[in-house]
Amino acid sequence: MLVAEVQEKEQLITPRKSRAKDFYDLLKVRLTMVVVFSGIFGYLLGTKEASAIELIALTIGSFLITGSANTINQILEKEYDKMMKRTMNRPLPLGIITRKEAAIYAIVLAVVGGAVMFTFLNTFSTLLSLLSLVLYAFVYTPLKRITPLSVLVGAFPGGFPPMIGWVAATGFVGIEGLILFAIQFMWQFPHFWAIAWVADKDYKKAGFKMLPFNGDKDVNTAIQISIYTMFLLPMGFLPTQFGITGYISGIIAALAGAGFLFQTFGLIKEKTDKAALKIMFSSFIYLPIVQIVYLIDKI
Ligand code: HEM
Ligand SMILES: CC(C)=CCC/C(C)=C/CC/C(C)=C/COP(=O)(O)OP(=O)(O)O
Repeated sequence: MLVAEVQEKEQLITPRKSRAKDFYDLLKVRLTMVVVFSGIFGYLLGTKEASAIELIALTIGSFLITGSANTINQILEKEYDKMMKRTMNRPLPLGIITRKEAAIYAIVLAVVGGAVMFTFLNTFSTLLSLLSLVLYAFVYTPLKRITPLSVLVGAFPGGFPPMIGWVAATGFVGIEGLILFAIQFMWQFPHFWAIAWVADKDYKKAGFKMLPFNGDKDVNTAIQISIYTMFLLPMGFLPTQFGITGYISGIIAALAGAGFLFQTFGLIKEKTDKAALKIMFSSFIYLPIVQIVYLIDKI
């Protein structure tokens, strides 16, 4: 059962509180917190001496900008979210918040978030964050109903946060920033296609085309998930190869990638939702492990 369906059950049991909770829900806080953490990871890896002000600014700025992006995504998908079990209880499909209110909210979040980053960090990281918002909200989101390539497009803003953190710390992207982007970019394919596998019926009902190839829950899709996950093994060693971190983190990242990859073999063999859920949960474990060991083993 997807995370949102568990939340939905809880929501049905507990009566809705004030509308403030609904504005909070528009931010997709758990997803946003992991996005923000990946930005903080990039900053801490890039900085010679972390500044509390810059760390706070990056946390607040990227939280607000990502929250704005998620709010715009829900404004655009209000009618489609109504059709999916996983999303039908969101504030906009339920009519608790109007599109106009959500749009004002999203604009305020983006302006404040951008101002915080521009004031306390640098122009480049601010522009990259706003570019991520535009790509995610206005390119990826509309493409979801047109082509499975939308996932490739969404993986760019989804992969940017650690690179944005690196740019916030150094002012440059460099090969290091690209490596941090590439790992998170690649991670998203197994992460999401596992979710799309489990939620396939829901997605198809709402007209979304999210699974690769012919969009079926078949061995081709399972092999595709495995291939993309396989790339994480050599990519996990890149920070070591380029002198960003030591050997220990490279080995741990490769081992974590092997564990993640092993889960995908289960899906090739069984082709069940249960096997796909194991990949989804492995994705939630892989990213924080790898980003934390890189930080601990930073050169
Ligand atoms: C192409 C890019 C991505 C797509 C299409 C995608 C899609 C999704 C979807 C549909 C869910 C909801 C699962 C549910 O309702 O239970 C989800 C959950 C989640 N995603 Fe992703 N995601 C992407 C990238 C990312 C990135 C970049 C991060 C963080 C670095 C991330 C972190 C999470 C987390 C933490 C959850 C669980 C949220 C919760 O507990 O409510 N995802 N993802
Ligand atoms: C700094 C900044 C703005 C970065 C953007 C980072 C970001 C929002 C990444 C999320 C990536 C993504 C495609 C999530 C799923 O959205 P979805 O619409 O597929 O999820 P849903 O179906 O649950 O609505």
